[in-house]
Amino acid sequence: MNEAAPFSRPDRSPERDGNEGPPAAISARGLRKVYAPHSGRAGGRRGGSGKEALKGIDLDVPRGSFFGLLGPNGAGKSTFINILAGLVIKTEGRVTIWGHDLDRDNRNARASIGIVPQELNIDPFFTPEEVLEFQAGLYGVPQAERRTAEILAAMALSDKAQAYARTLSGGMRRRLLVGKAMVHSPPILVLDEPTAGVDVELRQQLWDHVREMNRQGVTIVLTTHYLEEAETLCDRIAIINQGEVVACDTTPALLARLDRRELRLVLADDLAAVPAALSDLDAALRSPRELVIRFRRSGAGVPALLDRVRAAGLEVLDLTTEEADLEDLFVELTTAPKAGAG
Ligand SMILES: Nc1ncnc2c1ncn2[C@@H]1O[C@H](COP(=O)(O)OP(=O)(O)OP(=O)(O)O)[C@@H](O)[C@H]1O
Repeated sequence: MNEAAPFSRPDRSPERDGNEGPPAAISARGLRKVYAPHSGRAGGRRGGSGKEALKGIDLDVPRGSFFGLLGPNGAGKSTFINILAGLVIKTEGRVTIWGHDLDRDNRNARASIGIVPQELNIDPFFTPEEVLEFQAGLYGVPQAERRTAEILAAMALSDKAQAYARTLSGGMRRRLLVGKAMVHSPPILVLDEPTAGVDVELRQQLWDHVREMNRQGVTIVLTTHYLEEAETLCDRIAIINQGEVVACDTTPALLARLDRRELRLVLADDLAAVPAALSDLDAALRSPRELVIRFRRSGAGVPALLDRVRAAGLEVLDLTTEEADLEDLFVELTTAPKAGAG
């Protein structure tokens, strides 16, 4: 059942280009989207100038990468994906998909990307086989080039080929949607929040499949709220907030920023302000007797900091330290001004 048969490499796959695709699988420059004031989303603002969901973002997804697009609710992730999918019309800016300009060469741009939507909407009376065949027809894939059985096997759905979609579990439907996005063998696969509502075991299976595709050269873009998911899967992560890219780096470089720790000191006496002698530190009073110092693990250690605190004339009654995690970085990047995020 879970034989993760890899996709074979048909003519229409990335290597069709002799591995010489563009350096950026997806490239956006100055991409802006303003939704009209009455464009329908619940809670959409009335009157005024509309909602600016993307504020002129620049983003490159390197060819062959496993790219994570992270952001809180309403950050603009779906808007970005929907522009790629042709479901939302951008207001301004330029997008290329596999080197094809979305405006000037829409057909090739669209043919270069497969998108797995957030919603599990599959016609309940279609079988997986029919779903894939229908999609292949939609993309004009000739009969001789269709890979329905192969895709079903790769998605561990061979034994469900003839079952009504309504009888499939959530995880199976999700895999069917991944298969559906791959019928035209696009070199880029985008997964929009693919693991929402998928249980842990099936999530793992899904990732095994997607990883295998990535190993074979398919560029993967994943949007998620789950930081750990992005951390384990993605080699590059962009963090988007309120329509802006607030960080974009390799996963190790982003993780290196987690070099932060926090030292919390309970003091014997009340303080009105952080002593001038400690003003070069990233220190703040959380209450008159609670001093918090943020520091880099790779820099001065706790003993050196304690020496500084004592030298400033403070008596310490108790102390605790806390490690930062990706969640902290995320909060920091999405609440602080962009500059100085390192
Ligand atoms: N059709 C629409 N009309 C008006 N505003 C919209 C529309 N679609 C999205 N928005 C607004 O644009 C902003 C970005 O929304 P978007 O769905 O792209 O965010 P997201 O990062 O995908 O969030 P989520 O993780 O919740 O899917 C939000 O403020 C949202 O309310």
